[in-house]
Amino acid sequence: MLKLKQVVGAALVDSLAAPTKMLAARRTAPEEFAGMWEFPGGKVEPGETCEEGLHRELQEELGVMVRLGAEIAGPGEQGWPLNARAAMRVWLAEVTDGTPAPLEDHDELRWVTLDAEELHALAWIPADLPIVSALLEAARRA
Ligand SMILES: Nc1nc2c([nH]c(=O)n2[C@H]2C[C@H](O)[C@@H](COP(=O)(O)OP(=O)(O)OP(=O)(O)O)O2)c(=O)[nH]1
Repeated sequence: MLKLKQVVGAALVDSLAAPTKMLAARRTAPEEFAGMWEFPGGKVEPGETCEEGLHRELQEELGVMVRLGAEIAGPGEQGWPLNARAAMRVWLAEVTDGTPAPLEDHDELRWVTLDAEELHALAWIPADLPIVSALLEAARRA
């Protein structure tokens, strides 16, 4: 079977030990996703592990260094299905250096309380909705 394009994303929380907020990012492109909220991240490049790709993307997009926590595991080996060609693995993460800024790909970043009502009030990329639900479940157990 052909492998799906591997995307990685971060559920960047205020604290891995006691998470109360998560950083949502609003995309600027492409047109079909512009204005929608997502997990910061991107495509893994050849020769990178998923974790390496995620650290790189967060440095490029937000200007931060992070510590990764647990993976929010999806239903497949490549994580959560995004579309017919791509799937995304998502990790909890916390900032270890820097302050997140919308340097690339986003026009707004927002710390949102880990609460179903607050998170679901944002217009997420539709494929992200099951991940948001799984994140809320993980936060409840943390
Ligand atoms: N980063 C991210 N991408 C998502 C999410 N949900 C979702 O469907 N996607 C899709 C949008 C894109 O088609 C793909 C990720 O591509 P990207 O444009 O973020 O990747 P990239 O930064 O490496 O950009 P590029 O090299 O293609 O310019 O996954 C999400 O929560 N975060």
